[in-house]
Amino acid sequence: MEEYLARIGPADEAAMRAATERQLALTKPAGSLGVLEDLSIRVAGMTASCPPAVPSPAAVTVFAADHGVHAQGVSPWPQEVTAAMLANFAAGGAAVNAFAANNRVDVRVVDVGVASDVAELDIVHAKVRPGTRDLSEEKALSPEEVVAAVAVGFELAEKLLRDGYRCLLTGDMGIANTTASAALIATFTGATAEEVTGRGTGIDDATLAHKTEVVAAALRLHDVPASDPQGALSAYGGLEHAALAGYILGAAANHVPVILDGVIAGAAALVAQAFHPAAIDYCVAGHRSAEPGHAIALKTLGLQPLVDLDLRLGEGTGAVLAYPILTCAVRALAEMATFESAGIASGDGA
Ligand SMILES: O=C(O)c1ccc[n+]([C@@H]2O[C@H](COP(=O)([O-])O)[C@@H](O)[C@H]2O)c1
Ligand SMILES: Cc1cc2nc[nH]c2cc1C
Repeated sequence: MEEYLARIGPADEAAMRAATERQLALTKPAGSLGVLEDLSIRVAGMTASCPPAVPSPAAVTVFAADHGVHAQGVSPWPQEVTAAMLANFAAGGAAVNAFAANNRVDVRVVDVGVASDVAELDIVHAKVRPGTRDLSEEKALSPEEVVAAVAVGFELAEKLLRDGYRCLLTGDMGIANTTASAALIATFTGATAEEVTGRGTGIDDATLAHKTEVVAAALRLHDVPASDPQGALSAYGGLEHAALAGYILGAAANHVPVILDGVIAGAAALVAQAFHPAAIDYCVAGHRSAEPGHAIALKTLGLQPLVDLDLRLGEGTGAVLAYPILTCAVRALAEMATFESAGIASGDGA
């Protein structure tokens, strides 16, 4: 862990200053590209270059794992759906595959802890253990399992960057993982179980009340302080959250943007932030999920979501949807004419 964290530093101030100045020189009224201007300035800072190269090609990595807390009846779906969806991703039949094809994003699928045997699938096999232990009864993961799962994400980010990818997107698949996400978000934001627990894949009022009590009891049982990311991953899991935190740290260590998907990514980003606050300099919030804990997580992360369309699917769909917004923002900064180069009077509005 120390080795990973030592490689992370804040975004480059000089590149951000140069990008801020360049935005003012481009052929448009100052500020007229709104949030896209800030986004392009942030990418200049991440990549320490102005103008930055368009962050392409991009890969979305779907980290998949199962959760022992599923036994408490917190999700309407059987655990086997995690493995079944892995086969669907591998066959190209999931929503993330359709979005990724549309937006020219490559899909990678990683088994970091699926309960059943998926050895026959053409995916990345990095199973740390077959699902977590039940977080409502004991620690979900041992300290060694946490480090192993974080390493899966960090090493995979590095491999993708060696392969030439210049933008990483997060994805996840794991029945019951909104329960672990709620516990992590409560830990790092100080919000209550009631505030962060949601309907996940779609539970009724009675199940929501039960799920909220499971999260509240787990928070009382483990009582992890916000300063202890490793302890929080050990208490609550999941293996995909740990791998996603490592993936985010890997993007940050290599100065490339990472687009976050929904509530699971938000929880993992809070873990990454607790490991190293500067990791968030490299994060872009792709969208805001309908799951209530996500908005709370984004507030603590200080990130503004690019898209807000009531998505609550996961898989990386919200991140892939936001990817062209990021490339447009960078393309505008890099490719637009300046008032000077176009011979246009800049006027008082520039
Ligand atoms: O990305 C989100 O914000 C999101 C919100 C609700 C559900 N999900 C997905 O649904 C699964 C977890 O839901 P649940 O109800 O089983 O905890 C998991 O596979 C997630 O990818 C994802
Ligand atoms: C069908 C299905 C697809 C998913 N994709 C991400 N999480 C999911 C959960 C379910 C249940």
